[in-house]
Amino acid sequence: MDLNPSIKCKIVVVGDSECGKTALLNVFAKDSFPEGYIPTVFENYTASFEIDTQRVELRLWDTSGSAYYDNVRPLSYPDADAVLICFDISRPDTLDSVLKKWKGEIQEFCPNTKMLLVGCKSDLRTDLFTKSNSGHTPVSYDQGSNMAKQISAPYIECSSLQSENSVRDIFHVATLACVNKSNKNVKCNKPSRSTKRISHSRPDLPTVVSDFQKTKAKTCAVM
Ligand SMILES: Nc1nc2c(ncn2[C@@H]2O[C@H](COP(=O)(O)OP(=O)(O)OP(=O)(O)O)[C@@H](O)[C@H]2O)c(=O)[nH]1
Repeated sequence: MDLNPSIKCKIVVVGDSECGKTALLNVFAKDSFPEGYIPTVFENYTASFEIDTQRVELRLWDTSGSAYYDNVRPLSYPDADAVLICFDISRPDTLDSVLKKWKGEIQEFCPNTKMLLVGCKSDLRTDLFTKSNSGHTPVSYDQGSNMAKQISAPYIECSSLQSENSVRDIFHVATLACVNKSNKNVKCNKPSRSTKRISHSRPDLPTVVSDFQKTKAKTCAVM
C-alpha cells in the first residue's frame, strides 16, 4: 500500500495571445524552449513536483489567448485548482487585459479557484531592442505587483527563455496554492538545475509563498 499517495492538481494557464504561456509550460514540463511561435488552441501537459516529501502530480492546461476561442476556453476551467494569469512584461496592453478580460472570465467560470499573476518574458524588460523599438515602456515590477493586489493574487515573474529556475518558481508557488500547505511545513527547496539565471523578480520565493498563504487555497483531492 502506498503510504504517501500523490496529490493531483489541475492548473490552467490563461493570458493574451503570444504572452508566453506555451513557452512557460514547455520549459517546465518538457525542459525545452519552443522554437518559433505556434498558436495554441488547447494543449495538456503533465509534470510532477515534490513539496517537502509530498509528491504532487500536476495536470497543466494550456489555452488560447485569442478572442476567437473565447467560447471554447471555458471548457478548461472546471475542476481547476489554480489558474495562472499570464501577461507579457514587454507589452503593457497584456497587463491591462488582466482586469479587462481575465479576472472576469475566471470569476464567471471558476470563482473559487486560486489565481496567480505571472509576468512573462522578464528578460525583455531590460532588452534595449525592445525598449527602443516597441514604442512603449515595459511593465515595471511595481505595476505587475499592483495589478496582483487588485485581483488578490500573488505576483511572480519569469523568463522562460533565460531562466529555467524562474519557471520552476512559478510552479512551486502554484503547487503550494493547490496543496494548501502551511508555510512552516514546506521547505522552499532550491531548484535542482541552474541555467542562465537572471534577476527576474524582486521578492524571493519564500516571500511570495508566505504572501500566498495569507489567503486560503483550495485543497486538491488526494488520489
Ligand atoms: N524573449 C522572450 N520571448 C519569449 C519568452 N516566452 C515566450 N517568448 C516568445 O513569445 C512568443 C509567444 O510565445 P508563446 O509561449 O507561444 O505564447 P502563448 O501565450 O502560448 O500564445 P497563444 O498560443 O497565442 O495564446 C514566441 O515567439 C516565444 O518564443 C520569454 O521568456 N522571453
